[in-house]
Amino acid sequence: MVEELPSVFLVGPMGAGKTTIGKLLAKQLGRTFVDSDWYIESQTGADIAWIFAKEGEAGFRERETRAIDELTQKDQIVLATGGGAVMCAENRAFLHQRGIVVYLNAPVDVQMARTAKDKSRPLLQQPNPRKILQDLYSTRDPLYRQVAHIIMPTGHTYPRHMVNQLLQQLESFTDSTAIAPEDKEN
Ligand SMILES: Nc1ncnc2c1ncn2[C@@H]1O[C@H](COP(=O)(O)OP(=O)(O)OP(=O)(O)O)[C@@H](O)[C@H]1O
Ligand SMILES: O=C(O)C1=C[C@@H](O)[C@@H](O)[C@H](O)C1
Ligand SMILES: [Mg+2]
Repeated sequence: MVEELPSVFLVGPMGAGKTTIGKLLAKQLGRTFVDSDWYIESQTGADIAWIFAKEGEAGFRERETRAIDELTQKDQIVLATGGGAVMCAENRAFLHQRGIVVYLNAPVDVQMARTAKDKSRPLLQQPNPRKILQDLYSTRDPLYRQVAHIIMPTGHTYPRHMVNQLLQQLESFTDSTAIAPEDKEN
């Protein structure tokens, strides 16, 4: 029963589609959508590129941990997290313990194609963004897997189709973790 579904937290690399899928999923579920990157920007009054330039990545990560702690305590939201949120063990614990974590897994080629034109991601403003994406994927893929309850490949599937697949998975996930009828009576 999706009405009983706890908050859903989307994790995965840049360009996996967390913001795109998260918005559509929230609409389907009639829930509030929050994007941790946008939330950090609104709390700071500056965009991510500015935060990285003025405070370095470390400053951004501190803001991110505060945001993830706050947002994972909200009931029944859909949260798209920043691609690097899983690097911090505290964030991983907040995510895994407070909701259903979905890893949107896209291959590096797809990440590359989807992020190429957008200059808003400071980590990719380098001469060789493919190498950066590859290195980040090697480090982070095990962490996304560690924190996830559900893993979904996103490479070549339309966003609407992905959301339908995800809704089915979420439904069977809640059914399988629901309390068995005999336990309910005791
Ligand atoms: N399933 C999909 N099929 C085709 N294009 C997609 C799909 N999902 C996302 N996109 C496109 O890829 C781009 C990046 O998607 P999006 O911003 O949702 O990624 P993200 O995971 O939120 O990245 P970031 O971690 O940098 O915030 C967007 O232009 C979006 O329209
Ligand atoms: O992968 C990352 O480390 C990042 C991803 C984006 O969502 C932003 O959180 C920021 O650009 C850093
Ligand atoms: Mg995003």
